[in-house]
This record gives sequence, C-alpha cells and structure tokens, in this order.
Amino acid sequence: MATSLQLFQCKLARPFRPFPLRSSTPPLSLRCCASPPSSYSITLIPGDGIGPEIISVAKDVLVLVGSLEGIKFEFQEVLMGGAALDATGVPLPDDTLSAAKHSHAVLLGAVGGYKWDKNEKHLKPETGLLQIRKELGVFANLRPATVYSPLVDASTLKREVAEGVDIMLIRELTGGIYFGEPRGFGTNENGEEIGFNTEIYATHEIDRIAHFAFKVAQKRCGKLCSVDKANVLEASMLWRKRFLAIAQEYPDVELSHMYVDNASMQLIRDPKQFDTMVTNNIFGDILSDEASMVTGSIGMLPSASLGASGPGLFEPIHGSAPDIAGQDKANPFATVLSAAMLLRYGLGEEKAAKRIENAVVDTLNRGFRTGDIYSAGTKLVGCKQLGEEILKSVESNVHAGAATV
Ligand SMILES: NC(=O)C1=CN([C@@H]2O[C@H](COP(=O)(O)OP(=O)(O)OC[C@H]3O[C@@H](n4cnc5c(N)ncnc54)[C@H](O)[C@@H]3O)[C@@H](O)[C@H]2O)C=CC1
Ligand SMILES: CC(C)CC(=O)C(=O)O
Ligand SMILES: [Mg+2]
Repeated sequence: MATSLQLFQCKLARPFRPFPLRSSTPPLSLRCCASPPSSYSITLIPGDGIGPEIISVAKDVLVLVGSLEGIKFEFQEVLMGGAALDATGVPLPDDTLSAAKHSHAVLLGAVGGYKWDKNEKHLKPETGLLQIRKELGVFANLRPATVYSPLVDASTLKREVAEGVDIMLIRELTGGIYFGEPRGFGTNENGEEIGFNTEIYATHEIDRIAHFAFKVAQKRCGKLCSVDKANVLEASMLWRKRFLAIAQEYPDVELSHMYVDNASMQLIRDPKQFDTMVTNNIFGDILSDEASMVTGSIGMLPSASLGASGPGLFEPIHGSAPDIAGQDKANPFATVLSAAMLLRYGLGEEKAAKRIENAVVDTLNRGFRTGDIYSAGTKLVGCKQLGEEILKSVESNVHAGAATV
C-alpha cells in the first residue's frame, strides 16, 4: 500500500505530493500501515431512504475496482439510523459501533426519514449519526466541491461563474453547537417554553482542525479562508484568535477570514475566489449544501471524515432524500466519490481512487445523468443504470483527467 497520508493537488498545477506530517501535530489520516493487510474490512452502513440504493452502487464499484487493482475487501453491512431504531430500538446499536471501530474504513449512505421525525432526540436517526462521528473521533470533514466540466451547465450559476470551481471545504465535525452542553427544553421567566443549544469550542478542538486545514491548504494553492461569526459569537472569537496564532507556523499559507453571512453570499457571487475553506460544524453543514449547487447537485458532493487514529468515515454530504427514496431516482455519484475518498484517505490506495474518479468523469462524458443533473441532450437514467454505466467506465479505465477529491 502506498500510504494513507493525504494527497492534495493544487488546481494551479502544483505537483502531486504526499502530505508531510509534522511530529508536533496528529496525523491527518487514520491508517498508515507499513504493509497493506491481505484484505481490508469495510463496514457498510446503508441507513435509510435512498441510502441502500446508493450504497449498493458504491459497493459494486469497490468490488470491481478491487478485483481490477488487486485489492481485497471484506464487507460487513450493519444497521444505523431509522433502520436500527426499527430493528433494535436505538439509532446506533453497540454491534454497529463495534464493527465500525474494528474495520479499516466505514462507508455510510444516509439516515433519517419522516417516520422518525417526531421521535425524542435520543431516539432520532440523526442522533446515531452524531454519535458515530464522535465515537470514531473524526473531527475533520473534507467536503470537496468540484465542478466537473461535463456538468458545468447543470450548475445553477452562469457557466463563466461555475466553470473551474474547485473548493476544499473543511468542516469541524465533532464539536460546536451539535454537541454543546447545556442544551434542551425549559421555560423562561415568563413561563414560556424555550429550546436552547450551546455553541462551544475548546482551544484543542480549534487547534487540531486549524493544523489540519493549514496542511491541506499547503498541498493545494496555499490559500486558506476561515469562516466564522467573530463579530458576534464568543466561540468564533476564540476560533479566529487561534487561527491567527497557528498561522505563524504556516508562513507559506495565506490566511483570510470571512464572516459566514458574507461567505454564503461570496460562494454564489464568485466561488472561484476560494481554494481551501475551513469552518465550524454548523456553518460547514450549511455552506457545503450551498456549495453543492454550484457543482450542479447535492448528489455530487462526497465527504471524508478523518481523526487522529482509527477508521475514517466516508459518506455523501446529502441526507436520506425520503422524497425520492425507493424510486430509483437517486444520484449515486456522491457516494461513489466517497468510496474514492475512502480508498485515498482511508486506505492509501491512490491508484484505485483515481480509477473511480476517472470512471465518474467518463460516465458523465458519455452523457449519463440522473434527474437532478439532467439537461437536454443527455441520457436520463435511474440510480441502478447509472451504477452499471459507472462499472463499464471503471472497466474501460479511460483517463478522463478527473479532479482529485
Ligand atoms: N448524513 C446524513 O445522514 C444526513 C441526513 N439527513 C436527514 O435526511 C432526511 C432528509 O433531509 P433533507 O433536509 O430533505 O435533505 P436531503 O439532502 O436528504 O434532500 C434534500 C433534497 O435533495 C435531494 N437529494 C438529496 N440527495 C440526492 C441524491 N443523491 N440524488 C438526487 N437528489 C438528491 C432530495 O431529493 C431533496 O429534494 C432528514 O431526515 C434529515 O435529517 C440530512 C442530511 C444529512
Ligand atoms: C445530522 C446532520 C448534522 C447531518 C448533516 O446534515 C450533515 O452532516 O451534513
Ligand atoms: Mg448537512
């Protein structure tokens, strides 16, 4: 196996190089075995809604790429979210967590759905998702927003604005308001019902995501934009203070700061001004959905969640899309690209990752589209058939010059 150190490529033709590790900071990826195991154990979590449809496609792609590249996988499929609630009464069963922790990497579809929307917080599918992220310690979530040339016209932005966009959005994933205490319901002094959450970041949480982001920016174009709300929120004030301090260790990276309201506007006005962006949990959640539409669809954005050690978690950025579940309409590209990220960042299998990315571009070049990215003159297919076309492209191995995600 090569190594699972991060590989990032500058869109301005900086050479492709392995990520340098600094001894003072935690490794950015999880598996850095001296020699590869004879077989990788992969935990598959289809989840709910469109989850099973898209995971089925991604699994087939992994199996084929594995057989062509001489990589063996052992898959274990487990329950999480609504499916787990129905079967076991909890959204993250112990068996699921244990399987995930003991595997080389985890590939997840999505969780959630109308059926469980009114459940109490601890019995919501989404609570299982937050728990597994926390338990795996995957604090750094890479969400690449890449506009693929054949999809420029699927973007909701004008061609000249969307063409060439290549942003790496880094979202802090295990802190902030989704986890902060205190939270809950209560009554105020007027006897009125209230709901409350806490946006909270400790220095060590900011420092580790900052080091991670600076290293990613170093390997790309050396430009890092930190997005916060430091004009109002104390947690953001500390965030900005720590980023400014840590920037001293990365003189080759140009650090800028932007308030999140402006950033959300700038992403639509001129997305090409951004290269690497880093932000907290909730802002990253929202900005990545926004960035996805620049690329044509939320069905195009994959993600990799990495920690200091242990398996990484790989999942599309979208949810379980209950409105189209079971109708063979889901776009599987985001999950297939998440499988490519699993190979690159989780296992260090760069060649196999690139093979998948090339297959995605080749499938797009051959004109195949699900409804969310369809435009006149292209071929509208379902999730299943798109999966079959991706397999053909994997097999033919055309070097499509795909971006690295
Ligand atoms: N990582 C996860 O498991 C996530 C789970 N959720 C959960 O998913 C459920 C639905 O949430 P929504 O807010 O509707 O967000 P969503 O991302 O599931 O769907 C938003 C819209 O995008 C479309 N869409 C999403 N993925 C698509 C794909 N691959 N191909 C084609 N169209 C796609 C949907 O059909 C829908 O119209 C909720 O229960 C929510 O909590 C939401 C976001 C992330
Ligand atoms: C449960 C949510 C935080 C999931 C989500 O929207 C996401 O991770 O993008
Ligand atoms: Mg989200």
